[in-house]
Amino acid sequence: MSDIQFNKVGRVFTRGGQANAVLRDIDLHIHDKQFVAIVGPSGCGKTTLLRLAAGLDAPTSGSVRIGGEAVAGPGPDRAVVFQQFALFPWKTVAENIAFGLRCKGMPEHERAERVRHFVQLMSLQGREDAYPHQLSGGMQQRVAIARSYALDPGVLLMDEPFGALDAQTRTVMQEELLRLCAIAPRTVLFITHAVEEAVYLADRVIVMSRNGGAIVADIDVAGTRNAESWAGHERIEDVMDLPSFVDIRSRIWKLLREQDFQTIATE
Ligand SMILES: Nc1ncnc2c1ncn2[C@@H]1O[C@H](COP(=O)(O)OP(=O)(O)OP(=O)(O)O)[C@@H](O)[C@H]1O
Repeated sequence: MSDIQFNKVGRVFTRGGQANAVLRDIDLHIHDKQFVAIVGPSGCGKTTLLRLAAGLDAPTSGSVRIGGEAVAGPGPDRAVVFQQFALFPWKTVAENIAFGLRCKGMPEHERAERVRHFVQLMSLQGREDAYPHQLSGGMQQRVAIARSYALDPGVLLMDEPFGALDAQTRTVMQEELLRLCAIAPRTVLFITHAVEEAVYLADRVIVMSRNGGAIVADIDVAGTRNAESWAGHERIEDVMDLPSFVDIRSRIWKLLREQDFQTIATE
């Protein structure tokens, strides 16, 4: 079981003697193998929430649990994929994917087999010996995702993973991630600014508020995706044209826009 539980989580940052409550009383349960996307205005605390699940930061109040265990630091049960691909520039594609497996002490033949499997799954064949600087941004992010998946973590934490990619590459990567998650489901916490991306990928979209880092909406997408057979459409643009998709996207947009108006009204 790799569910993520945020129980009454608060995070206050203090700078220059001033306390800034970034997250307040966040209650969120992400079920095992559920794909949850978080959207919200810039600075609302999305990355802070992800860092707490990753064990890179600790809450000021409340608790974060993965599979029922309190998070006390980073662990092999969680993989993090950031916007910047964070590959080792001096290692090849295959070596980058194998790195964590080697650290885990996996025997070489098993490691080679695992690398081969993920190279194929992420369409990186023929690039095994290339160095990161010889690859496009999209390919580098494929390597980063393959490296995370190869470790077989229960939880994938993705912070704007496609934010640095051009629009076309981003679309291909979204389709690839959806395909990968269908083949090998994981519990995913995915942060994005792009509402369409969230609705296309996630089972559930959480909308956060601009002020005080609270949850303003928890929107079920999986129910509509299944009922309206989105998976029957091969291309992302066909899914995005469906009235059921447009309806969810518009609801989320309205929630985000309302917050903009509230902010302007209180400024
Ligand atoms: N280590 C820190 N010390 C002080 N303040 C911090 C720290 N980390 C984050 N913050 C503040 O917390 C707030 C939320 O930051 P966070 O990066 O979580 O927001 P975000 O929603 O991910 O933003 P964006 O969408 O722009 O990436 C910001 O005001 C930020 O300046």
